[in-house]
This record gives sequence, C-alpha cells and structure tokens, in this order.
Amino acid sequence: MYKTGVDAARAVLVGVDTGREDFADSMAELSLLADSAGSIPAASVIARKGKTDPALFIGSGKVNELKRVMEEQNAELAIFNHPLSPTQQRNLERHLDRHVMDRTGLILDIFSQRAQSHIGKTQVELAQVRYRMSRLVRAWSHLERQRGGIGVRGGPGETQMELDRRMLATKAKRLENELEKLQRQQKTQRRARHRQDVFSVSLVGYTNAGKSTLFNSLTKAGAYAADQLFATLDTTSRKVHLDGVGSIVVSDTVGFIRDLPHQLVEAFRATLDETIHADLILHVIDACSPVAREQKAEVEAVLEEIGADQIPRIEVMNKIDQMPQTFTRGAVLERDGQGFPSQVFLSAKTGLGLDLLRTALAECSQMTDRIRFEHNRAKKQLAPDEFLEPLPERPDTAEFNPTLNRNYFSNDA
Ligand SMILES: Nc1nc2c(ncn2[C@@H]2O[C@H](COP(=O)(O)OP(=O)(O)OP(=O)(O)O)[C@@H](O)[C@H]2O)c(=O)[nH]1
Ligand SMILES: [Mg+2]
Repeated sequence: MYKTGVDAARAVLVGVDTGREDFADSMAELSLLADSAGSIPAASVIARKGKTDPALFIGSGKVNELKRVMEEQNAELAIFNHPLSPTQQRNLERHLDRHVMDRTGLILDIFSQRAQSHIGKTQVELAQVRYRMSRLVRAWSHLERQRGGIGVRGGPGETQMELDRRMLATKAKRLENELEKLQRQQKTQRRARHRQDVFSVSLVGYTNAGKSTLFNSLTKAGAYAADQLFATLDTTSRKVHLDGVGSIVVSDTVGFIRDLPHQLVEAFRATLDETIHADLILHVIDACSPVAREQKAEVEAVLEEIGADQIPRIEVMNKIDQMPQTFTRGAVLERDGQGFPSQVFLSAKTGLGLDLLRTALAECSQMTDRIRFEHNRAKKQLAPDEFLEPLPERPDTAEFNPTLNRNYFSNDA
C-alpha cells in the first residue's frame, strides 16, 4: 500500500476515456495536481471504455502497457484519474510492482502538505480518516461477497475489519470533537466581527484562478500565491481600507476543483463556513482559461451545495493582462440591470482594474449598510432618526441575513 508522500516521484498518469467531453481537460488537470503534489508527471496512459477488468479497473493488456511505460520512464508511481477501490489498488500494485494512487488520494496528499493552521490540519486528518473508512467498507464488502454471505460471524477477517473500523471511528470522533471546538472559537471571532459591523468579503474560485494574488494586491499581505493547485488551504483574513468607507475584511480561502471528493467538502466545513458568512462573495475566475465556463459552473455548484448561493456575488474576471487584445476591452466594471456591480475585469497581477474593484466593494459595503438599516428599521419600527443606534447582533446563520437579497447584486440580470 502506498504510504509516503508523492514528493519527487516520477509518475505515469492513467485515465479511462469514457467519451466525457471534459476528459482531456481533466487529464491536464491531473497532471497539474501531480505537479502540485511535488511529483513529476512523466507520461500518460489512456484506456478506452469497454475492455476493463473489475479487479484491475483497466484491462490486463493496459496494465501490461502501463508497466512497460513505467519501466521506460523510470516511474515509481501510477496516478489514476478515477476512484479506485482498495482491492483494485492492491491488485494493481502487485501487477506493476510500483505504487498506485487515485485522484482523491492525490488531492488529500496535496492538502496534507499544505495545511498550516491547527484547524486546517485537523480538517485534512479527518478527511483522510473518512477516506480510509469509506474504502475499508468497500474492501471488506468485496471479501464478504466472496464468502458467499453464509452469515458466519467472527472469522479472523471480520475481527480485523471490526478492529480497523473501530480504530478509525474513534479517531474520526476525536477529530470531529476537536473540529467542533475550533469551529466554536471561529464562530466567536465571527460574532465579534459582526458586532463591529465590519463588511466581510470572501474570495472564492477554482484553484489557480488567482485568489491569493488578488488578496495580496488588495491587502498588501504576503499570502502564498503560486502556479500550483491548492496553493492555499487555510483561510486568511485581512483588513482592507477603502477610501470614504473605512475598513472591510477580506478572506482568502481554499480553491475548488471538479469532482471535489465528498469527504473533503464535508471535512472542510469549517473553512467553507467562513464563505457562508460573508456579506459578499468575490468569485475569481481565470478569464483566460479555455475551460473558464466549466470552472465557473463547478464553483457555482459547490456554492450551492454549501448554501452560499444566496450571498451577493461579484464575478472577478481575472488575468486580463494575458488576454489577446481583440478579446478584451481592458479593465471594466459591469453592472446589472439595476445598476449594481456584477462583474469586474482586471488583472490581479499587474493591478490593472484594481481601482474598479475597490469602487465596487465600496459601493456594495455602503449598500449593505443601507439595506441593513432599512431592514432593522422595518423590524423594530424605528423612527428615521433612530436609525443610527447600534445594530442588534446579526444571527450566525446562512438562512437569515438581511443583506442576502440576491437581486441587489444579481449577475443573471
Ligand atoms: N498573468 C496573470 N497571472 C496571474 C494573475 N493572477 C494570478 N496569476 C497567476 O496565477 C497563478 C495562481 O495564482 P494564485 O493567486 O496562487 O491562485 P489561487 O486562486 O490562490 O490558487 P489556489 O490557492 O491554488 O486555489 C500564479 O502563478 C499567479 O501568478 C493575473 O492577473 N495575470
Ligand atoms: Mg491561493
């Protein structure tokens, strides 16, 4: 079983082409992921749908081809672009006499390399334990099928499975408790921020879209930005001063990716919670990417999944410095039918258009204040001159937020 990090390993990537339109993109992305994990993607082996062996995931002829390519390339690791069962992984490792991992395992590896904060590390550990648990079940149910389901209890295999399961379950419980404690602390900090009524903005987007670069240009902070997938794992927040408005808080956060393993979304609840509680989301998009549309859709799906799709949102079309002249009108601030900021075309790297984003942020924060005031006035039936008394603490739920009226910022208009 593959246990150590993939750092510095030469790798051969394996994909099964099932005719999915995004197959080539997802293989290119796997290569970037492998590179981000520190391995060296040396070659790819593509299998066609149809001739597959359930015990090996791909056909035995393909496994032989893979073995040959790995020998030629002097590669120690095969990375599959698909989820493998532990049995398939073991069988493949036996055939190839080399390490094998799947896409989820690779992403988890990157995450464990990147996690810095206590909360980040705990989240990754929990995701790893859950990944192992889900595979444990699959591994043993396979053996149970082999036994023919006679209903015999207490065999040596079952005892081992029970032990493994219990050990992992205990570990998961401990980590869940720890995370709960950390999340409570996070919540207290968030409350304090809300009490001070600081307008909060979350940067979200596909991995490598340029969130950290934008965060750095906006806040002049030294967040780690790199041409790697999942360069950022922990949420970082900084104050940003806007002329005529005062301070707002901007948070940089983990990027999204297609087919994000479910265990990760679950385990990263604490990180994603920061996103749900923002007053405004800046969806950073690599406007130059040939798959910008797909990446955008992927991010929107995750936002919906975590219940953040009701939060006002501005799309930041980033990297316009790389766009061919004929495709760009330069830095632009687009507005929706009601005149509210909906899209900003800019370059986080060169700073072109950053002033437009600042304008949009200032407008939104002022607008949000006004909406909040209106809301509280209606609720408490205050006379107009009582507007300026301190606002009640905002509830800490995604469902209730007076600023969440999507129409105010709708991008669909
Ligand atoms: N040309 C150009 N490159 C950019 C721009 N913004 C970011 N980049 C590059 O894009 C790459 C990714 O940038 P990051 O800021 O790390 O991206 P991220 O969205 O934070 O990525 P993750 O943390 O991995 O999810 C880096 O190589 C940046 O230099 C831009 O406006 N123009
Ligand atoms: Mg980043």
